[in-house]
Amino acid sequence: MGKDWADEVDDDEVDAAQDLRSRLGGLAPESPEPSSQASESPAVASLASRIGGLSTGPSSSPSQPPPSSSSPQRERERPRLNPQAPIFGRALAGVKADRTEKPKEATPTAPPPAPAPPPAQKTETTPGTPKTTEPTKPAAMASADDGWGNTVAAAPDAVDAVVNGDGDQAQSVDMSSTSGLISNEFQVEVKLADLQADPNSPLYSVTKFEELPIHEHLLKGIYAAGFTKPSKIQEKALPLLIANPAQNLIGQSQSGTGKTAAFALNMLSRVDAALMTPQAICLAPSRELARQIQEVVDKLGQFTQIKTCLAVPNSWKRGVRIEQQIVIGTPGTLQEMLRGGTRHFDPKMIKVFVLDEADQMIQLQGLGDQTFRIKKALPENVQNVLFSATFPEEVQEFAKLFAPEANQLFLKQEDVTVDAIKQLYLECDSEQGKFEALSMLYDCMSIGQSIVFCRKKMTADMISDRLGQEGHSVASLHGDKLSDERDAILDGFRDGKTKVLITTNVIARGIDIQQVNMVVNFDVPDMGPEGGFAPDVETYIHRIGRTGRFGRKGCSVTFVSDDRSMRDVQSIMDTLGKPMKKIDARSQKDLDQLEKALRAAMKGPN
Ligand SMILES: Nc1ncnc2c1ncn2[C@@H]1O[C@H](COP(=O)(O)OP(=O)(O)OP(=O)(O)O)[C@@H](O)[C@H]1O
Repeated sequence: MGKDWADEVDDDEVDAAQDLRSRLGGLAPESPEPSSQASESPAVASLASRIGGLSTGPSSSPSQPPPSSSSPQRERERPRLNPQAPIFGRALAGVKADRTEKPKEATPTAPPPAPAPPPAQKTETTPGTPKTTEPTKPAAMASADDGWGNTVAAAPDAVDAVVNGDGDQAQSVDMSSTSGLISNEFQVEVKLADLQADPNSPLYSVTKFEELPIHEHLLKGIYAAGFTKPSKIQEKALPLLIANPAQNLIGQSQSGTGKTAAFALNMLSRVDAALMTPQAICLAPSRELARQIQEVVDKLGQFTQIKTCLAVPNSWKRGVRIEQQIVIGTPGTLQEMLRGGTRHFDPKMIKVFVLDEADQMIQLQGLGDQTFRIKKALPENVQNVLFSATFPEEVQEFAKLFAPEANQLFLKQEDVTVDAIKQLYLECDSEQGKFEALSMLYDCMSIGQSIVFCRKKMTADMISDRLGQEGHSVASLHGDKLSDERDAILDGFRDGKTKVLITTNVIARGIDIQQVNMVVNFDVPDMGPEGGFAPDVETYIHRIGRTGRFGRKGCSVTFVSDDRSMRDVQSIMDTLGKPMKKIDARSQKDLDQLEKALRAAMKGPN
C-alpha cells in the first residue's frame, strides 16, 4: 500500500505504528500535536545508493541532482526544441553513447424546476467552463499508426483526434497555442455515450440518475455538473449508501470513475440543512484532495442550503464554532478541531464518516492512527463509508473491522487499472540519463498537461529548476511548500497556466485534472524503509490514475535506470497482470516509436 515515508502525507499528520486491531478496540491515548510539515525520511537517499553501481553516464553522484553548474553549459550546447522535429533522436544521443550493459434529505428552500439530464453527448472544456460544441468528427480523421502497430485515426490540422482501437470514444485536443507559459488554450472534447453503453466499461450503468433515490435538488446539481448517466460504482453504491437504515459501505472502483460523486451525494442526502452543525465528515490524505472534494460537494449541492467547511491547515479559525453541515479535511486538522471537545462542533451529531483513499487512511503507519482517533469521537452508529481504487487484501480485513457489516464492492485484481492508460517504461542508463530523457520528453508532456512523480522533494525541485532554466513551463509541488503556495501551484496547474507539474506522492491520489494526459514516474514508487523498498504497486496505480480520467485516454512512462528499478517494474507488471511496453533509450527506433505512440495516445499533433 502507499507509504508516506518520503512526502506523501498531509502536512499536519503524525506517524504512528500501533496495532490496528488494538486501536479499533479501545484506543484513545492522547494524540501527539501534529507537526507542521511532512518530514523527509533520511532513507530516501537510498535510491541513489542503489543506482550508484550502475552506468557509465555522466559522473554525477546518483543521490545528487546533476551539478547545476554544468547545466547552463549543456543547455547552451543543446539544440533548441523544434516541435516539428523528432524528439528523441537529438535528445538522447548522449545517453546512448554513455550506455553500458544494463542489467438524508437535504432541506431545500425553494421548489426547483424539474431537473433534466443534459444531452448525452457531452463536451467539456478546461474545468469550470462548460461549453457546448459540435461533437468530434471521426469521419474526418486519417488512419495512422499509433507507434505500436495499432491503427488509430488521426485528424489533420489544428484539431487532432484519435479514436481508440475499439472505436468507443472520440476525443480531440485543440492546441491553439502550444508555446508560452500561460498562453495555451487547451480544450478536450469527450463523447461518453458509447463508453457508458459498454457493459465492460467501469463507466457503464443500466440506470439513469433519476432512477436512483436522489433528491431532485441534487439531481439538478448532478446535471449542472454535466453528468448524464451514473458510472458503474455510482449505480451500485448509491442505492446501498442512501438506503435506510444507513449501512456501512466499502467501495472499490478504478481511478477516475466517479467515486467522489458517490460519497458526496450520500453526505448531501443524509445531512439536514436546517441544523447548523456538522453532520458528515469526509477525510482525505492531502489538503489538495480535501479542497477538490469540497468543490465537488459544493457543486453537487449547489441547489440545496447545505454548506461545507474545509478542515486543512490554515483554512479555519480556532475557537470559532463550525456551523456547516459537512466537514471535509485532513485527519490532523480534524483532530485539532475535536481536541476542544464540543467547542468547535459536537462530534456526536455526526451521522456519516467518509474516508476517501481509505486504504491509505487506515494503514498502520501514517494516517491510520489519526483516523482511528477521530472515529472514536463519533457515535457508534455512524455510517462508515470507505472508498478507494486500491484495497490490498490485508487492508480489506482492516477495512471490514473499521466498517463492520459493510456492503462491499471490490474489484478483481486484474481490473484495478484502466485500460485507457497506455503503460510504458523507458530504460535509461543512469540518473543523468533520466534527466536527459525527461527534458526531451517535454514536448510530448506539454501537448496536454503532465505530472512527473519523484521520490524526493529535493528531486522535484531540482527537476523543476532545471526544466524551468530550459524555458519550460513547470512547477513543483510537495509538502515542504507553504499551504498558500501549494494551493496556488495546484490552481495554476488546474487552470492550465503550468503545463507540467513535478511532484512527490503528495498528489498521487485522487487529484482530478481531466486534461492530464501523461504521467511520468521519474522514480518507480517503492514502500520505503518500512517496506524494505519493495515496489509500491498501489502508489503506482494511483499515480498513473491521474490520467485517463472518466474515459479519457492517457499514458504513463516509468523510468528505469538500473537492475533494481527494472525488477521493480517487472514486479508491478506481474502483480497487475498487464505488460508495459519497453522503450530502450539507446534505440533510435524505440524512441521514434515512443514519440509516435505518445502523440497518438495523447491526441497530439502527428
Ligand atoms: N456520472 C458521471 N458522468 C460524467 N462524468 C463524471 C461522472 N461522475 C464523475 N465524473 C467525472 O469523472 C471524473 C473523475 O471522478 P472522481 O474524481 O470522482 O474519480 P475517482 O473515482 O474518485 O478517482 P480516484 O480513484 O483517482 O480518486 C471527475 O472529473 C468527475 O467530474
